[in-house]
Amino acid sequence: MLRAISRLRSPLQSLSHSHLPALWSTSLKLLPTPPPPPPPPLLRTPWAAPFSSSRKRKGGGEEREESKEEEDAVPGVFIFGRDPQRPPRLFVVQPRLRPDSVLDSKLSEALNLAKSLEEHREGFFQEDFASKEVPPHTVVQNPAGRSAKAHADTYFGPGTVDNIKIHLKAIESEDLVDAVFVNAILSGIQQRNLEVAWEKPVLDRVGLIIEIFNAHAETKEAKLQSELAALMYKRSRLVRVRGPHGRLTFGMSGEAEVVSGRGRGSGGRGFISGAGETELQLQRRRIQERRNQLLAQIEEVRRTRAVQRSARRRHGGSDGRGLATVAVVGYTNAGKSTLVSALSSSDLYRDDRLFATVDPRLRSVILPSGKKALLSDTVGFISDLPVQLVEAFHATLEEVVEADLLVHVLDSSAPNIHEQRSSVLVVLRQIGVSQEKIENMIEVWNKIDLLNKNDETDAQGEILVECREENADKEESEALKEEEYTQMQEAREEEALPEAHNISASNQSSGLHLNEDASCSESSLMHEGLESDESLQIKCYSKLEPKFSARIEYEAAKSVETSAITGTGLRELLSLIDEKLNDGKTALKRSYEPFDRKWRPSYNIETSKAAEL
Ligand SMILES: Nc1nc2c(ncn2[C@@H]2O[C@H](COP(=O)(O)OP(=O)(O)OP(=O)(O)O)[C@@H](O)[C@H]2O)c(=O)[nH]1
Ligand SMILES: [Mg+2]
Repeated sequence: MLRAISRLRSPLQSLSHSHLPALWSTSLKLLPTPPPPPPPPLLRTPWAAPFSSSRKRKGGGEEREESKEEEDAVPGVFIFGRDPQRPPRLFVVQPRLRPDSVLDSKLSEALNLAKSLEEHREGFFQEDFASKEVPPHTVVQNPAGRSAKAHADTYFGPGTVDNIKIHLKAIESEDLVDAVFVNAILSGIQQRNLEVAWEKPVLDRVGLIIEIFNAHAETKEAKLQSELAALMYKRSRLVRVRGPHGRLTFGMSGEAEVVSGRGRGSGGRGFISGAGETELQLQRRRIQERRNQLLAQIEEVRRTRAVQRSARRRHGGSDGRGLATVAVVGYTNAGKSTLVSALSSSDLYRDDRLFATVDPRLRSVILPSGKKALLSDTVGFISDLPVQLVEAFHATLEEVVEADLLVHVLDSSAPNIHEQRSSVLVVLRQIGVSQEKIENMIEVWNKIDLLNKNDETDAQGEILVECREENADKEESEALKEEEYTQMQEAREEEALPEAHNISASNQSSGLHLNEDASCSESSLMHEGLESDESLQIKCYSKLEPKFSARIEYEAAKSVETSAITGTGLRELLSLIDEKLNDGKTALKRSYEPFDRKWRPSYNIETSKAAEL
């Protein structure tokens, strides 16, 4: 065991152990000469020790004995230098989006992401999510909007950078901020320049999501995969930084170390200087070495999973015959774990934190026909899910690809339910789920109790404006929609956009009524990466009438409404699963050989756009 742990600590990581104290330093230091490997007091060991025995799970007190092997302290890599003993305090910067409803949902997601970054302590998070304070935040001009362009050097314009600096200075005295979270995807250079300007570590959306995965991973499998994702993220961000004495080096943004910018191999002068490996090459090589180690271990995990899957498919059932697996997928926080727990009378960890589940779990369930099936609870998805995570988590995501049936859980109370749905479809396609499986997927509209509650509250006149608008008078709303739709059609005809016309017509005939709001500016949609008029219409519709539109589409899809809390619709869902598993469409293709093809997600922009529709 000790040998296994020591094998995990590459020279690269040993370096990190001794260079973590300052906020600015990161755990993954990329120095030319490794210091002697010290005991790792600063990485995850402080909380790793209690993990080795048993842990209590929140929400029911199920004691779970984990094997020591599984809970091995895989050291992990921090994206930014932080104290693992306490959750970091992040200042959230949200670029403005239009319409306001989109901005609200994005900001709320950003704040939840910022609140979610916290390590477990003996199986628990220290603070209850609901009682956590809302992080300080600001909404700033969006450089990706129509009028302005993202600045190559600092992403935001100089005025915005200065404004944020003033905000930071204002709260500096209270020592409230450890790092700044920008809810956008930044390049390494932009991140580095913003750190210099704000004198704080900066995390972008990708970095924060990977860091949350790192913090929440418990099993060895999840830890290995999150470390790999973090490493890949760091590798893509090796930028030349200036050390404290003004010398240049390569490293993660925020690291300021003194190393030669020249080659280090020969150490000679004149024409032979610079021969050998440059600092950048050296650091890339170290990352590569660690990556290879991680990949080898993940490959082992993957093979074990494939063998187990194969065995389950062959004779996992109580009657000695195959056992079907149903993968429960969906946007993070949609209620997947709660639903799996409710269906299987088990007690999986559930929490309002985003990415509460990083370690996949299987639970068995008896279907109405008496047959047994396995429900697989897995990681949630999110819009702009980092590519590094998708790649690193392929051992886990293969469970989804290989499942016999997919159940897509949607949070019916989410204001941006349509966008969430699209994001999940994009990821499913990215990871290689077949079109056939996607078409056969069951869509579950979960948290229906919250919608019903909203309806009741509305009747009492105490509901939020958004909900009031949504539920006020459906007929009137329908009439308005028709009117707006006709106007839109006319406008489009005038603009001679035959494709859009056709699309609208086809959607209308299938029972979907499109709506376009004047406030749904093209610039905001362009920011979403949408170009066609078709996307524009559908996006506008989904964003401006989120719950209503989702309900229409939901009805069209003939899926099921549930509440994992009250138990509404669970029986119906089980019957639907039973039916799907028994019909001819659900191809229970029993490949008895362990899964062995080289897995690579396809990052096809066309596919992504298709999924958006
Ligand atoms: N009111 C209500 N709350 C629910 C329902 N289902 C889940 N929740 C709550 O929603 C929150 C998220 O639930 P989880 O089951 O952790 O969601 P998840 O999809 O597994 O989330 P991740 O693992 O983070 O991706 C928890 O606080 C649950 O109690 C429901 O049907 N109704
Ligand atoms: Mg979960």
